[in-house]
Amino acid sequence: MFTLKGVKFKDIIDVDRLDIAAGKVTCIVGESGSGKTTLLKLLNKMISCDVGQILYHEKDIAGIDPVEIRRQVVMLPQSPAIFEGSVEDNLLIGLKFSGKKLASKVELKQVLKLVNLNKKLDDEAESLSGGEKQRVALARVILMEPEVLLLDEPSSALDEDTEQLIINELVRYTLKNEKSLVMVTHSKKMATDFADEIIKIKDGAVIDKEVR
Ligand SMILES: Nc1ncnc2c1ncn2[C@@H]1O[C@H](COP(=O)(O)OP(=O)(O)OP(=O)(O)O)[C@@H](O)[C@H]1O
Repeated sequence: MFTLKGVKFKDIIDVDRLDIAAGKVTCIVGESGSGKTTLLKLLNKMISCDVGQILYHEKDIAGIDPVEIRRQVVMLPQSPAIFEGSVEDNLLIGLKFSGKKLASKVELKQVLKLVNLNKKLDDEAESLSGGEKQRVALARVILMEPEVLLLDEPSSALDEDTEQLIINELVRYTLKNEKSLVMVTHSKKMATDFADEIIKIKDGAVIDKEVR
């Protein structure tokens, strides 16, 4: 799905060659500051590499409209934005922005279940806890049904049990719907429990790729 060839970004990323397969769960691990978030941002063209090529389904993303690629490759940042308004408003905002068909209330309730969030659609989003807000943001990106979901530390605000539960659901959902999940994580347990492939980054370079 993604192939990186000789990709450099500032002095942060320097990747000779990297393949990220479709239909799989890929975990990116590495020390703080090693370039994991930067690598994710390169994949959906939030930033562009200075040198090299990033291919998405064999097409150089340099030639793909950023809006178009972000419809298919959606990133959930480490600290996602929550907007004033209800949980429902916050769930629908991604679909609205990308011009996609809005979800029904039944679908919205289903996705809240998927992320294990027991809140009402008309609850005020800003009064939720940090972990609850993170789950609303996760539900928001799931609703967009992207082909590739990029998650940056999805579980940083969650307790271990909730994390396990949600990622488990998410992995099941991803594989069932033939989507791909690329996830940055600090958690060795998450990577060993869920990843098909583990990419290890150090100083912006890929130092190991484990296919499991
Ligand atoms: N646009 C930018 N311009 C200059 N430096 C940047 C930019 N983005 C990130 N950096 C720097 O690049 C390095 C890698 O940052 P990045 O956020 O990719 O690391 P990370 O591996 O995701 O870290 P963490 O695990 O702490 O989130 C850091 O030193 C950061 O300060």
